[in-house]
Amino acid sequence: MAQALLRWHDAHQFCSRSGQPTKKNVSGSKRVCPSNNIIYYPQVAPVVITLVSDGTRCLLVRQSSFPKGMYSALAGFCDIGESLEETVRREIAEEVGLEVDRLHYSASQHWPFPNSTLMIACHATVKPGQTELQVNLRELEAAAWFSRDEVATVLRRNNPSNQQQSGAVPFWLPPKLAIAHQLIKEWVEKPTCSPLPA
Ligand SMILES: NC(=O)C1=CN([C@@H]2O[C@H](COP(=O)(O)OP(=O)(O)OC[C@H]3O[C@@H](n4cnc5c(N)ncnc54)[C@H](O)[C@@H]3O)[C@@H](O)[C@H]2O)C=CC1
Repeated sequence: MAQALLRWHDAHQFCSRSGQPTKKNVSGSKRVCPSNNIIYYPQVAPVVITLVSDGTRCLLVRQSSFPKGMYSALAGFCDIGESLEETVRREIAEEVGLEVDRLHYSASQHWPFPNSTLMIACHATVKPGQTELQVNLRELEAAAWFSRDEVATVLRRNNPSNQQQSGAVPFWLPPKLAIAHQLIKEWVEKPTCSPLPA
């Protein structure tokens, strides 16, 4: 959090209107341009992260930039003018070609890597029978459905010491501090979780 704020200050040293140096206030909550009094506040970009399920399986994806073997839920930045629900529907359609049937909010998290984002975590379902994936290979390296048992096994072994004891696992999940991990764990632990119509 502190590092994210320091990075924002470092990247906003000059006023975009006057080109003059901006000044940080005492608490570090904003910067002001002395020549025109424009105030700059630290920015947080909203990102939705969604775990899609077809009722019995969940969809996990990987990008080529992920550490080797790691799969996660689908994430995407909100575009200007979109509601969170619209972002979820657009991202899922764009990245894996699925239509969201039901959607519900789970939790949120500030994520400072590489810049400040507000992660908004949701569960979504698609209709059974409408689960065929059209993976957008410009955005994703892979996407696949996994059963609750498969994900539960990987979650149990999802730390390096357990992996050494129990041999290789087919894939692994984000660490506990990431909201993606909490979202996946919630799905595994709450099989009755039933999202509302979006
Ligand atoms: N805490 C968690 O559990 C997780 C956090 N994340 C975070 O969510 C964010 C988004 O994830 P991905 O889409 O996978 O990231 P990404 O970094 O692959 O971004 C995708 C694309 O969005 C565009 N973009 C970058 N910054 C933007 C902004 N401020 N507004 C609009 N578009 C922007 C860029 O064209 C970029 O190529 C990343 O910051 C990532 O670190 C992602 C997954 C899990």
